[in-house]
Amino acid sequence: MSWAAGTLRAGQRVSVAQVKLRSPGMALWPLQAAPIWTSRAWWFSTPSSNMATVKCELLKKLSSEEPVHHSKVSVIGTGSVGMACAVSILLKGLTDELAFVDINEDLLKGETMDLQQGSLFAKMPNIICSKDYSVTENSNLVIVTAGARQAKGESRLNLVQRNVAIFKLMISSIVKYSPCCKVMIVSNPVDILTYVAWKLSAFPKNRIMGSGCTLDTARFRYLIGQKLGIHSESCHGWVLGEHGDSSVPVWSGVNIAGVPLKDLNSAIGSDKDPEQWEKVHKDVIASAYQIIKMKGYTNWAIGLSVADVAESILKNLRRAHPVSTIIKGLYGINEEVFLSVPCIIGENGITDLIKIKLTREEEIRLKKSAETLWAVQKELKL
Ligand SMILES: NC(=O)C1=CN([C@@H]2O[C@H](COP(=O)(O)OP(=O)(O)OC[C@H]3O[C@@H](n4cnc5c(N)ncnc54)[C@H](O)[C@@H]3O)[C@@H](O)[C@H]2O)C=CC1
Ligand SMILES: CC(=O)C(=O)O
Repeated sequence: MSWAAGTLRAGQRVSVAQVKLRSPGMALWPLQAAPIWTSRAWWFSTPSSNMATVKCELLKKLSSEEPVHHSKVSVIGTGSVGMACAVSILLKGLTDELAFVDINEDLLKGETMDLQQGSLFAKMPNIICSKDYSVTENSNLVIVTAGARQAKGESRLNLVQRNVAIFKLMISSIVKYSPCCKVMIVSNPVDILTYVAWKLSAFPKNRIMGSGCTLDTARFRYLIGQKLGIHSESCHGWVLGEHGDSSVPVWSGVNIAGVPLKDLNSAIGSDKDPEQWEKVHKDVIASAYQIIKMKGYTNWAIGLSVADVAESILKNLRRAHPVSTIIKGLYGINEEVFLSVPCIIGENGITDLIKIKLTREEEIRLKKSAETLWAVQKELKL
């Protein structure tokens, strides 16, 4: 079919190569698959030179357009978490091209079309999708949310075997098409899968991170805020270590407007605390289990947390985030485990770790998390 000769029917499939060849002056239609699938025939319909159309009558071509992408983001996995990440990123206006990959083709196309049709309200860039990873080519940031999720009452660590198998195929494809990208792992168990992705990708450690305790920290700050009647943005504090069950709340650093809560209650966070602030952290840990019991999954708070880190990368903000990174050499940990510590994040990914001062008890808890993760990791066959 010649580019000038006619129109694609809705639902017709063409290859990426065909479209690139046939439409030299046009950006690729956002809903592509390999082969490309389109629901909108008009986008492709370009008239032959002697055929008058509204488009020809309306527009005079001044220059040919090749797509230029500065901040392409790809999301692998269009389930509840992937779509929450995507919407949060779109509403912040962080990207000029968003690509989706999923093995469930109906879900992939359905979510893509649905989001595309909201373009009017989100000043949306190109949104494209395919089962084939070529759609992710030249991403600046790839967010991985694909894989199994916890059933009611199931632990995150229980997912490891199923998700490692998925990662073996997925990571090589991401690297093939975006060898210079930053990768953020969200799939669980996130700390172990970030290690797996680091090993499989052979990426430098600055370009691979796990969403880690960004969610736990957001929950912690929200719940402190609820207790004090102050917005979480003004409640400063960090949850570090493993995302989830063995996470470590750093009570020594919790402050409001620079006032450490420990100065007001020296037992804060301990079992001797008459106010029982430790319950805030217990509730952080219980949150995922509670929400999964009620709605089957968690997605909104993680989507917003991921978008916050993505903003630091895509705008080179150099803000501190509690993401999962290789922690070997810190706090007496000698194994290649990934745990969350405050990291400075910008366009090169993680550039620095903050050497946060932990109490003896906090350090012991962090080491225990590292031992738990290493016990699982050392059995993995990658
Ligand atoms: N790190 C964190 O703080 C959080 C992590 N999660 C984790 O995120 C992951 C995703 O959760 P949901 O979106 O709720 O699950 P979901 O089941 O809704 O979505 C997962 C998607 O991955 C796709 N998928 C499976 N294998 C694939 C493959 N080989 N290639 C491409 N796509 C594939 C599935 O088709 C599905 O659409 C889970 O592992 C979950 O535990 C969830 C919430 C918070
Ligand atoms: C599912 C999960 O990891 C969370 O909501 O914390």
